Amino acid sequence: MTILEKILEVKRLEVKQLLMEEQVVSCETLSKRASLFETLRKSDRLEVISEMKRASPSKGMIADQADPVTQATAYERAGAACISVLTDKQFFKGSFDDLTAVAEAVQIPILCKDFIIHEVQIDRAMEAKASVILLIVAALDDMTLQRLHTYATGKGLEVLVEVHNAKELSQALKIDAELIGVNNRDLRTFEVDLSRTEEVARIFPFNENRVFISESGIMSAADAKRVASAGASAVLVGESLMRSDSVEDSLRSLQVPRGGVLL
Ligand SMILES: O=P(O)(O)OC[C@@H](O)[C@@H](O)c1c[nH]c2ccccc12
Repeated sequence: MTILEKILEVKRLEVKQLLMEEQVVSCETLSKRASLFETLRKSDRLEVISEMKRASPSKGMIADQADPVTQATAYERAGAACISVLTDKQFFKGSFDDLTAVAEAVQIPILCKDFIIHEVQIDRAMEAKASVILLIVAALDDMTLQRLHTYATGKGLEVLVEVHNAKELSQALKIDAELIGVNNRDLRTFEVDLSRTEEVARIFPFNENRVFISESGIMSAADAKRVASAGASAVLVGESLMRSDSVEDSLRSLQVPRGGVLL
């Protein structure tokens, strides 16, 4: 069984529980935040979506003492475009309390980083004050992807659609995703390879209706330059910022000029 399959098994149980509790109210009001899509579209530098990540299945413990609010306010001061907060408990040691604490401490867009397979999780993310959710193409069949995307955008949330290859890119394009991220980490083998970004960029139909984001394994300004010149508008960075002794300097060093397609 792959790690993704294991995670999805846990998520199916979580969904069952959420549905039984009926505690999650589908809230209709969204906290006022800038649009991540507009921020990325207008920027002429590589923007940073910085992540609050205590641990991961591939790296084990990364920063168990990290305080989400301290981390998030440093990210915001350094000019992050968005803060991603892992909310999965079992595999990433995150929580919805982390997400809410971060959302209340900063003004920039907040991404709920979880494995979403059902509407009730979207309600929960919104209730916890997220403004962006993640949908992972590899975790969803076409119909569910479409349904969850429509549900989330209908509520005013933005959706980052994560792909790994050409086939998954075409699925993301079919649902008119505006924010498309290529995960450089293979969720099955944990192998990280920035050439995934370059491969998908080569066939990415760049236009003003969508932006291209490179996710995972960005460790240095050199990595940032590499994906920027492939056409990325933003990078999603967790581990290297969580481990940094000077978070703000590290984040700023990734905000390199956009090298790729400027529209
Ligand atoms: O810590 P890294 O290598 O900088 O990666 C961050 C982010 O891309 C990664 O956490 C991630 C990307 N897609 C995901 C899906 C689920 C959980 C985690 C992720």
